[in-house]
Amino acid sequence: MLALGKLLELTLAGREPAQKIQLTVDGVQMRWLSEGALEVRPPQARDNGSDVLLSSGIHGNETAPIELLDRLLHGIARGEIKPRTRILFLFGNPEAMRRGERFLELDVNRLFNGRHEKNIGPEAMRAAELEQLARSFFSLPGRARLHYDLHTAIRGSKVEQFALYPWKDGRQHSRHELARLNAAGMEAVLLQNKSSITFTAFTYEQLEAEAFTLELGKARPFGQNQGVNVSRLELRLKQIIEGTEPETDSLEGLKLFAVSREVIKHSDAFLLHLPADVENFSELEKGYLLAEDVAKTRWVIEEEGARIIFPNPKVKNGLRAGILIVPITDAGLA
Ligand SMILES: O=C(O)CCC(=O)N[C@@H](CCC(=O)O)C(=O)O
Ligand SMILES: [Zn+2]
Repeated sequence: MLALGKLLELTLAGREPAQKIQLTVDGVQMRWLSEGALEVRPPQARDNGSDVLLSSGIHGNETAPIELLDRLLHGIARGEIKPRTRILFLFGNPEAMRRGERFLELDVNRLFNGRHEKNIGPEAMRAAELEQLARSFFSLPGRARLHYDLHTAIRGSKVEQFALYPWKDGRQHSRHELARLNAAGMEAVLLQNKSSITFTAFTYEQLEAEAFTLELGKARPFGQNQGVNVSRLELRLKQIIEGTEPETDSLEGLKLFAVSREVIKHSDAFLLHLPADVENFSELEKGYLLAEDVAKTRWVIEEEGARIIFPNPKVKNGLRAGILIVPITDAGLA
């Protein structure tokens, strides 16, 4: 296999390849751009006009998505997968991947849309670099732009695989993209309703990409992801890359949710009244006291059908310690 097909090995070893550009047997160009960053270009005659950004390892301990991108890249490098799209592969936080940790000092996925400028250190610099790599990749006019940022979650979930769809004022969520996610095995999509500081919020809000954070199961170390079934997503990604994706507009079975409230931790006095092993999408009854914080702040459930995702009282002050979501219908989609 071509050396650049081993982007994951290079990244984990902290090595720069001697040869930065290589061609596969069927004329696909692979170009190493920076640590954990590789661009794939199909031969011009085969290019279908789509640009696809696939990222993982934004959180270094979320290894199933890293292994999935590694398999796709191997397939391309061996000439088994024949791309018709341009692709940018990104491993988000290489040092955290090497250490098997979510992050070192700062969560990279809270440093986009201007936040890296207000912080210092390697993770702020990496977020700035990721923004630059994405901006440059999505700079060609007239092409379709898609970004999937792949994650696994800290805890188990009543809904195993789901997507988060960012928000931008004046832009409607796309029914077609939701159908695509449904076909890729996502069981639910959470529609955001305000601007955010995640990687997909940046590519959606600033680079006009269709962009999604995909949650694929529970985070485990490398080689221990047998319980995370990514086969439907993997198939769909191959089809997107090869331009052979079957048309679909079915939302059958796909559950839709809207964000009702983000629970923000304001101080060290923050208390979250949930068991440590609570699963994502657990339902919370009206009247339930979810959290308390400084100055008698209380988070009481007022919503019908409320569920909690990503509860985490250990986040830094000022960051989200959970999201309260409510079920919605597909009315209002573009
Ligand atoms: O399990 C958790 O608490 C977090 C899992 C995770 O990393 N999720 C992403 C979601 C990003 C988004 O809101 O689009 C994150 O928290 O960064
Ligand atoms: Zn993550």
